[in-house]
Amino acid sequence: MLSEKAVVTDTQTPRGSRQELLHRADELWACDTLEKAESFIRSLPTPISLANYVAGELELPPSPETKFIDSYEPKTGNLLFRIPCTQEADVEKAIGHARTAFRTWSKTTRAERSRHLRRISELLQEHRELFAVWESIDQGKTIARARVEVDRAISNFSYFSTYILHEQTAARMVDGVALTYEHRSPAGVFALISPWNMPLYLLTWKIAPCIAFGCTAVAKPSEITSMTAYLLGILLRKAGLPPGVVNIVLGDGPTTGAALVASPSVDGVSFTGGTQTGMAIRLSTARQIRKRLSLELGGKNPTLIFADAMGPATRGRTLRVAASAAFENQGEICLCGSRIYVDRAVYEQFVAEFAPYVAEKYVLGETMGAVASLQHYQKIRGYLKLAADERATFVLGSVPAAMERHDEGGYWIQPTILTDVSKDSALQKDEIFGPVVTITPFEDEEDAISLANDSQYGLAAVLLTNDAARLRRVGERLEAGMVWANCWLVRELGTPFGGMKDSGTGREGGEYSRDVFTEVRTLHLAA
Ligand SMILES: NC(=O)C1=CN([C@@H]2O[C@H](COP(=O)(O)OP(=O)(O)OC[C@H]3O[C@@H](n4cnc5c(N)ncnc54)[C@H](O)[C@@H]3O)[C@@H](O)[C@H]2O)C=CC1
Ligand SMILES: O=C(O)/C=C/C=C(\O)C(=O)O
Repeated sequence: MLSEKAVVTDTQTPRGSRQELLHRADELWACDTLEKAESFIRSLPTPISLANYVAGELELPPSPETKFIDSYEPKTGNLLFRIPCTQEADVEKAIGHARTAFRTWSKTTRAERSRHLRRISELLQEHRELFAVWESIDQGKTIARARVEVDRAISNFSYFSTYILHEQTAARMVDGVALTYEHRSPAGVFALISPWNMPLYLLTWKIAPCIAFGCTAVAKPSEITSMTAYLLGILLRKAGLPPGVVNIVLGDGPTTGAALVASPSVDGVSFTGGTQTGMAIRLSTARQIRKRLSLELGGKNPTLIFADAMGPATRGRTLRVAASAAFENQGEICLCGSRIYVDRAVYEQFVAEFAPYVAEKYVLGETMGAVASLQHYQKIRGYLKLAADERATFVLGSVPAAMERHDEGGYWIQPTILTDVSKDSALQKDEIFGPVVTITPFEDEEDAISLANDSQYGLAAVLLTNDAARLRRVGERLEAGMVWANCWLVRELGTPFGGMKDSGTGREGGEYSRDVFTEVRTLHLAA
């Protein structure tokens, strides 16, 4: 959605020569500390435009009617740079390059693809700080958080570089008559669409398996956070990935994303983002039965705290896990636990200890960043105003100031803890996707499960208790694709990742990603 973004015309963003474009890319690439990046931004007379990466080259989309989108720095509200809003005709050209590359890439050996992925992960490792710096500037997250996410992007490539070397398919004899086995082949050209909350981390979570399994891609990052995708294009070129295997087009959802998803030349879509957008993608592809869809959508995840978890031995862990699940990355992770339910026996104790713990651990500008955009700030503020109107108790935080313009000092929202919120309030139902958590008491185990499952979403859940039998008993009844017990966001990249209910379709990770990116035929061979 573009409501807060000014779309400026081409005449206001001079395209410059190709040489200038490459020169700017080199300048950005050299900014590998926060100081260098900030002084580079300040030195620019007008914001530069980022470029697409198509067929192995950086380029602005050729269509003369291309418009440009302003991109702002969340921590200051300053205009950072512009991105082209790639039009359908140029999206189709990028898809054409991916199709051409597919003919050869799909036939490369696993060892060859593995070498390419390893090289990419090594280069990312070498330029870890460059990517972390720009991610933090562009998205609003802290540099510490950005480093964690670049490390995960590195792992995305290294994990799939080895996975494809070791994967095996089973063969079996059926009735002593036929030898039966699965044969897999790359499924084609994919649209890879990612959101603004963990830009590089989630884009590479799609690109790495896609190319590892022999497919090619046109990737589109969020228009709100395109910087590290642009840098990734430069890195892929340096890594020597054959042209066209990965193409990266910049632009908004309604223009660029919609054209990419709907193109009949695209064989599959892997998407992470909001549930409404997931529905739009389903609708626009409804007549293309053959198109594969892997949709990882929103969440409104419960954290269940049983009384024993607040005992002296595990109280510290309980506070730490519940707080990080609620406030990590400003609460802008689809897996965040934004509905906390606490056993009534320890409810008062938990609320009293949780608020000071969060206030000490999540400090704006130090351990917590700004939210990603003005539009998102306004959305979160809307919910906090609703909380005040509904007479919820603000145990921590308050309704942030109204903000109508970008130049008002950045999009900062305090960690906010609400109690006395009705279970039917939009605050308990909607994905706010910000640093806001509700705390509600439960009476017993049945009540806890029923409150946890009372949601259109089914992505993740956190359980806090020392009772091993309860962990299984409750964990297996929660309507959630991923349940973490006494921990949160512990990830092994082979485990199925994805959600139930309105949180998505399909799973990714290890063999589940293989299912997304390969076509399978079963052969029954009788001699
Ligand atoms: N991982 C998650 O669960 C995420 C959830 N959200 C939720 O969605 C809400 C809205 O955020 P948005 O940035 O608007 O998310 P979004 O779902 O619109 O954006 C995600 C990506 O989809 C693209 N996109 C948008 N419309 C499209 C279309 N019709 N066809 C193809 N691609 C399209 C966007 O350009 C972006 O790259 C957030 O406030 C949050 O609640 C947003 C981002 C991530
Ligand atoms: O893969 C992970 O570890 C985390 C993924 C997070 C999202 O998909 C999200 O926040 O959208």
